[in-house]
Amino acid sequence: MSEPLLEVEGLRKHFVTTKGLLRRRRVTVRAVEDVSFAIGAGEAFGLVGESGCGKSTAARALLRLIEPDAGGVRWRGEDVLAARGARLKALRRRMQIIFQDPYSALDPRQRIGAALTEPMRVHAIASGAEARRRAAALLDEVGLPPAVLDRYPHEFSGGQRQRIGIARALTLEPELIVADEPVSALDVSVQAQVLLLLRELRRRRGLAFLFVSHDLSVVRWFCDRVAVMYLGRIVEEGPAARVLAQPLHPYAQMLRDASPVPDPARRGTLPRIRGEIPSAAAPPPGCPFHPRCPQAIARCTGSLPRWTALPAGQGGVACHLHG
Ligand SMILES: Nc1ncnc2c1ncn2[C@@H]1O[C@H](COP(=O)(O)OP(=O)(O)OP(=O)(O)O)[C@@H](O)[C@H]1O
Repeated sequence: MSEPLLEVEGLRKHFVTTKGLLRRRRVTVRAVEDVSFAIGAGEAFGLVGESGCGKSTAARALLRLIEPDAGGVRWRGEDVLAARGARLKALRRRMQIIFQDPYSALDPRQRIGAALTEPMRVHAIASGAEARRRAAALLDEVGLPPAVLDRYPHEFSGGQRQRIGIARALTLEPELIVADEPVSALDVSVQAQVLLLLRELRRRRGLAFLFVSHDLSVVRWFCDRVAVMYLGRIVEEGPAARVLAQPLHPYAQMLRDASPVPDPARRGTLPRIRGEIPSAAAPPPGCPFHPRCPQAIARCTGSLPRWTALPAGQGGVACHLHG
């Protein structure tokens, strides 16, 4: 990789919640424990794992939509977590997010035109007729007509709303898009269209992506590199082709085996995902995956596996079997 666009080092985010009848018992949810990765300019990097493993929290913390507890985030070498005021505003422009549910990201009382031109005005990129002209051009880029500008979010289908969400993310001409499960709320027939649009935008604009998904087959199709996350930690990382073809971590193997395959002969014979992800409020000791791991050995219960780099740009893995 050339100089990385985004570097994340040892990111951590815990939530303190209360439990019990009287809500007196304090519980710490270790949503993101220790996450590190880097994304190069124009690169698509996938973050995969089951629901609850901390993907969204990691994505939001690095964008500072929520403040991380520890770790470092650098944008072209600049410290994102230390940025304040105008610097933070400028950095935010470079990184934009697309949400799973675009409806929640759009104000129901605001016309699409206002939703698209407001960020341009706030960031002093364009206003008035020029901002509206740019908004119409963005809609065209995502396959929607200019008449959309005068309508409200509820008038659109899920797929159309996601296209509007994508247009909105592009208003500030970012270099990196954080796509948090961008198609999982959509009908299967619409998912492919939105994925194709994202891939086309990536090609045309040279965009980098952090693509967050529980679906390994989507990530394989979209991403150059992928990191597999389990209970707040990355357990394996590497080129998408390698991780998908030869996953080393037993959890990555399990996700791969459970992901849909185009080969009809293998359909229906897939082993189901074994067990459930434990609560992030009480992660198991040692390797957090050991209670579900079919290959666990004695060491796995006692100590957290160290990160082991693989040769020749093949990524790395945190597993006692490969230490
Ligand atoms: N605001 C919050 N307060 C308390 N706990 C939270 C909060 N946000 C997330 N969590 C918890 O943190 C853990 C990680 O959640 P997160 O949403 O990041 O996972 P995820 O892998 O993105 O899953 P999903 O795809 O279901 O969103 C979960 O146990 C979740 O319940």
